[in-house]
Amino acid sequence: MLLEVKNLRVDYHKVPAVRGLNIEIAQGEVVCMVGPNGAGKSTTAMTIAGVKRLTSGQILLDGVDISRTTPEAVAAMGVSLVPEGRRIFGRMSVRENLLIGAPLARKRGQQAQSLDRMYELFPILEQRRDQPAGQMSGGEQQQLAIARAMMTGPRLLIVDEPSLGLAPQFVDLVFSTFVRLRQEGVTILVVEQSSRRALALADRLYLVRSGGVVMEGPVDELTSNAGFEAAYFGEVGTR
Ligand SMILES: Nc1ncnc2c1ncn2[C@@H]1O[C@H](COP(=O)(O)OP(=O)(O)OP(=O)(O)O)[C@@H](O)[C@H]1O
Repeated sequence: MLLEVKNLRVDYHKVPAVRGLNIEIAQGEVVCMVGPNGAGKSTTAMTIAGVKRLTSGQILLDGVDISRTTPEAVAAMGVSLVPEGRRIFGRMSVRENLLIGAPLARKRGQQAQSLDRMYELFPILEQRRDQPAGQMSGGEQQQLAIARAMMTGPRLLIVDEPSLGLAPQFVDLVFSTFVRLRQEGVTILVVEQSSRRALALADRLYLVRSGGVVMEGPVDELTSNAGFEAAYFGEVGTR
């Protein structure tokens, strides 16, 4: 397994946000974690990336315990997080934003190679490379955030709520990006509240509620389960 999250518990000031959550992701898989507001999805994503500390449980990357590792070290081991809200630097150019994503690739040649690779994957970013990132549309900015996270050539890309606040055509654009990345063999964990697009994209799905997994499995198996649609779309609406 590339990633194993075992019996994860994460607290905010002693109040549990994640309680006994288990997920596994194999190399090359595209996995979606879905669930309503406050279910603990973002907390889980941040904890895997080392940004938030766990209270108990284990996070293994290729069998190596990374649960007490710094975010920088987790990134160096190949885990990249696109945080909720994108956090791009609006006044800096697209190119500068991308270069921030590759602090480890100190050698000029490596950075240039990663930049070229991202421009090939995201042609719009090459067209806009010298423009302030803040002048792009929300969908383009989300592509930039994903490309920035890809600059280090991660083994696992975690994307938190990529469609949040985007118009439908931009959501399509972002999800088509994931299809392209999956063709490149990138392992992806997508976090969404609820999304039919997530169902169309993912190999497997985890439905999270109140800090734990309540349903999981291959998407085609889940969607043929009578209780699934109600559990998935019932309370959280569709996007
Ligand atoms: N910084 C924080 N301080 C205190 N409690 C927090 C903090 N961040 C999240 N929580 C709480 O932790 C729980 C899980 O929140 P989390 O953001 O992980 O859920 P989520 O599934 O990602 O929801 P959303 O879809 O709204 O982002 C919630 O009860 C939330 O109120």
